[in-house]
Amino acid sequence: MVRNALGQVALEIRHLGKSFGAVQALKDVSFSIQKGEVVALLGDNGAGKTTLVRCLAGIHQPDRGDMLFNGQPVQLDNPQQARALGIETVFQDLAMVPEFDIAANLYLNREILSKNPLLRAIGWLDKAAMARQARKSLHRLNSRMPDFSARVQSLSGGQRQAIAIARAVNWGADLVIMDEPTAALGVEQSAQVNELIRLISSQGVAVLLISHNMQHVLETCDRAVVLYQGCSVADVALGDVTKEHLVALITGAAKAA
Ligand SMILES: Nc1ncnc2c1ncn2[C@@H]1O[C@H](COP(=O)(O)OP(=O)(O)OP(=O)(O)O)[C@@H](O)[C@H]1O
Repeated sequence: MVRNALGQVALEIRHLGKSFGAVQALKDVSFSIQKGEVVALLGDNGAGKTTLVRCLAGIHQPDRGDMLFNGQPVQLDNPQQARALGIETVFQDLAMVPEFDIAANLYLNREILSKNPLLRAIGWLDKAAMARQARKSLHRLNSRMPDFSARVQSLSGGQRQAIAIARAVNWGADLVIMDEPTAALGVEQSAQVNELIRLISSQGVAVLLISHNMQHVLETCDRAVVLYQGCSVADVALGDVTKEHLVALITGAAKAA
């Protein structure tokens, strides 16, 4: 069910490794994601998922292996570099300021400054422009917000997740990484987030999704990469596997064919 099989690889990882002292969090991880593909990153506790995501987000630097993004070898020394390349990560805490409104959160750390040079010089924000753009971004993702001036703390978990996803794609991300995007959500809100994931993938964005929820993975993803003790041990099309087989791959009870 690849929705936008452009056949272009967005991300390729070859034999990635990362150690923390004597702990080899990642030993040998290789896989790739095409544009418009939704790939699940699965693994038991301690398998290395967070470490891998942090390497892709520019927070950790791998000690071994290669990362290619849009065909080019990349070295991500910090999160700003990852974002500048088009890799956005939506972490579980969503990195929002609850007291700020929707637009302020969408433009967090990327605020639009006033066009007036004097006001610009003192860091004056163009709040009207941010509000306008925020409406457009959320509209593009078919997300309805009850009140755009509402503080984020008054929104539902699903609405906050939608803002975090809109923020990620707003900056022209080619790859969006999501850490358990529906873990804290109810059934209806999870369905809305799944819709959003489908929508951005249909627009050519590659999505890497970390989830412990097999049902969610089977419903949302095209493929799954399984990490086991720091190694990528399986890369399976989800049309070809059962939930039980996935669980067996995660726990090491089954080996990939
Ligand atoms: N900063 C660190 N210092 C030392 N060891 C670490 C560090 N970060 C991760 N590890 C170790 O690396 C291994 C992989 O951890 P990681 O958090 O990447 O796994 P995970 O798959 O995300 O697990 P979980 O699902 O429990 O979050 C674990 O053994 C962990 O203890």
